[in-house]
Amino acid sequence: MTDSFIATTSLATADGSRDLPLIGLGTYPMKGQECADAVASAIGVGYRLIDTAAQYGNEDGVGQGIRDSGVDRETLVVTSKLRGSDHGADSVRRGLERSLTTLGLDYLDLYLIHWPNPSQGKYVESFATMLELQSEGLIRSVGTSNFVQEQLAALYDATGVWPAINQIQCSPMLTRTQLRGFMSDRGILTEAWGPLGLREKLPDSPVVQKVAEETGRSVGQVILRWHVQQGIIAIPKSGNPKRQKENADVFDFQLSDGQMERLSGLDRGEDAAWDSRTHEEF
Ligand SMILES: NC(=O)C1=CN([C@@H]2O[C@H](COP(=O)(O)OP(=O)(O)OC[C@H]3O[C@@H](n4cnc5c(N)ncnc54)[C@H](OP(=O)(O)O)[C@@H]3O)[C@@H](O)[C@H]2O)C=CC1
Ligand SMILES: O=C1CO[C@H](CO)[C@@H](O)[C@@H]1O
Repeated sequence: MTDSFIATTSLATADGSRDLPLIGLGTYPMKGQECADAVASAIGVGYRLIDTAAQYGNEDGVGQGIRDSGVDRETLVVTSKLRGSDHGADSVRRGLERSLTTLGLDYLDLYLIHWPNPSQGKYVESFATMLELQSEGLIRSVGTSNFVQEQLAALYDATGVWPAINQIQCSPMLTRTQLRGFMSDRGILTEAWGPLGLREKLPDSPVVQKVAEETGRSVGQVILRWHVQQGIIAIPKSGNPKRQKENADVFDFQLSDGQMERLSGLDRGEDAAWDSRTHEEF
């Protein structure tokens, strides 16, 4: 991944580690040609990390965009996610094979359990099966999404393995400080969904707007810089090539400690985030 200007961190794989870009492309809710065009354009700008999910119904568009981009597939980190309806030892393999076929790929770089769905009681066996699929070479790194402390610990207790990464709702208004601390102590990377905080109207915050004015950068760039400066991987979605470029262009400036603190001071607390002990998706 030397042909992109996007800085990287280190992601655990079955046989060691590899570079993982700190900015990737989110693809929900784009579909079909719109999604293919967005993926091809993002790769053209320099993105090498692409986030999709079986649940999004856009893995065909993502695969098309990858082929249209003309880059070597080996240089990409393609992420997909196991949907709730595919939890369970028998279903995980089928779910992965369906995703690979739809994407037109023969392996996934990163496969996440999309939501733990505790009422199904199958996320531990799903994780164990994903580790088997990793040893077969069908997945390079295994991770989770929306898991909280006790759910992560249940995976480790059963398998002796922590997920390489946990994709969670995170932004200056949802800092997830305790969960991130737990993860970082165990070598689990944080990846942020909803990184721009639009649901929380973060871009309207006077604090964010003031920091944008102070740095001469856009509100989006300030928010994304808050993520990457702490080693959080962010996957902003944009179908617009200009905003895709803007969102990736956050590696040539720094926020001061004071600016970082003012942004983190916007946190609304853990209760404001979607709670995977009660929220389930299929
Ligand atoms: N694991 C999970 O449970 C979840 C995962 N995700 C993943 O995370 C990705 C990102 O999360 P998402 O919820 O989409 O939130 P984002 O924070 O990425 O916000 C996306 C929205 O912001 C707009 N936007 C993008 N860049 C800018 C900019 N620079 N300035 C102003 N507006 C901008 C986009 O519009 P436009 O396209 O017009 O630029 C779009 O409407 C998803 O696409 C998906 O891949 C999301 C939710 C849950
Ligand atoms: O991954 C996802 C994309 O965003 C949706 C909400 O907007 C989520 O429900 C879903 O889990």
